[in-house]
Amino acid sequence: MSDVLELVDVSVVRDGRALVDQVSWAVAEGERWVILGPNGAGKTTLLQIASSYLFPTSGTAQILGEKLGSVDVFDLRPRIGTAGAAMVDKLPRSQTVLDTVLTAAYGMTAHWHEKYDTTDEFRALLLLDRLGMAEFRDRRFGTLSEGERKRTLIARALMTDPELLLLDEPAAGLDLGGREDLVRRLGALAQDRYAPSMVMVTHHVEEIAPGFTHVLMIRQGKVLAAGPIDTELSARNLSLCFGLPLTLERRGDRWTAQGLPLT
Ligand SMILES: Nc1ncnc2c1ncn2[C@@H]1O[C@H](COP(=O)(O)OP(=O)(O)OP(=O)(O)O)[C@@H](O)[C@H]1O
Repeated sequence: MSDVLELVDVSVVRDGRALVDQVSWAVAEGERWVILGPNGAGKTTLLQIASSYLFPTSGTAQILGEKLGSVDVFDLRPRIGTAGAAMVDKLPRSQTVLDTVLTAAYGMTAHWHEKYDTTDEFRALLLLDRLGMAEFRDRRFGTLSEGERKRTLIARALMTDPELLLLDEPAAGLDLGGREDLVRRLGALAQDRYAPSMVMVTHHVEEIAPGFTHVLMIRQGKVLAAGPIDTELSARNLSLCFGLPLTLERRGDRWTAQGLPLT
């Protein structure tokens, strides 16, 4: 299996502080990774590198076999699907849901004068259907609820048939039903062998969908644990990561964590 992502000794330094501190991490084709870590740990900064929007201050980053700094990122970016809160501000609120997904085919955020063929439209509708959004195709993006918006963004991220899918807190802000619906859909995607390699940032083990295979835990920019979920996602590692004693329970293929009561 070849690596879709390979970071070697990567640091990102701002104002003399390492936001990401000598991180070495590799994602092989077909793997589904969860990045866990407390607020400010550097999770989004890592995803920005993985999406080629941020270059490391030191170290090397290879994405889909191409070294950052020696590749034209405009060739690389269509091969990477990204869905996160940062994208929401870039998308016109008055655009329909269908166009919001369709415009991704050309690396755009809004309709200009480009022509889409029926194959593009068919694919956009198929993806909306997969995310449970087909009936919203003609709704204005700006009128969607948080959960509907999140599902539209994932459909959009899949539009270019990317080799790597990056999800930044896809379940943040969703109610219990919305979270469970999304986890089910992400689970179906994670267990689809034709789906791209995936990296999902989250704060909560409850949001880890069945089918995710690996976990990267970071704290203060440093890697605390990295490897298969079955061995690395433990109460000990989670407690070290979030800085307080936690219990961790696995029921089937879902996880829950709790803080220990104060004594
Ligand atoms: N351009 C910047 N200049 C200085 N500090 C920055 C810059 N961008 C991010 N930071 C800081 O880097 C740290 C890591 O930020 P990052 O957004 O990667 O964390 P995160 O793990 O995604 O956090 P959260 O869970 O809160 O979203 C934070 O302390 C943040 O304030």
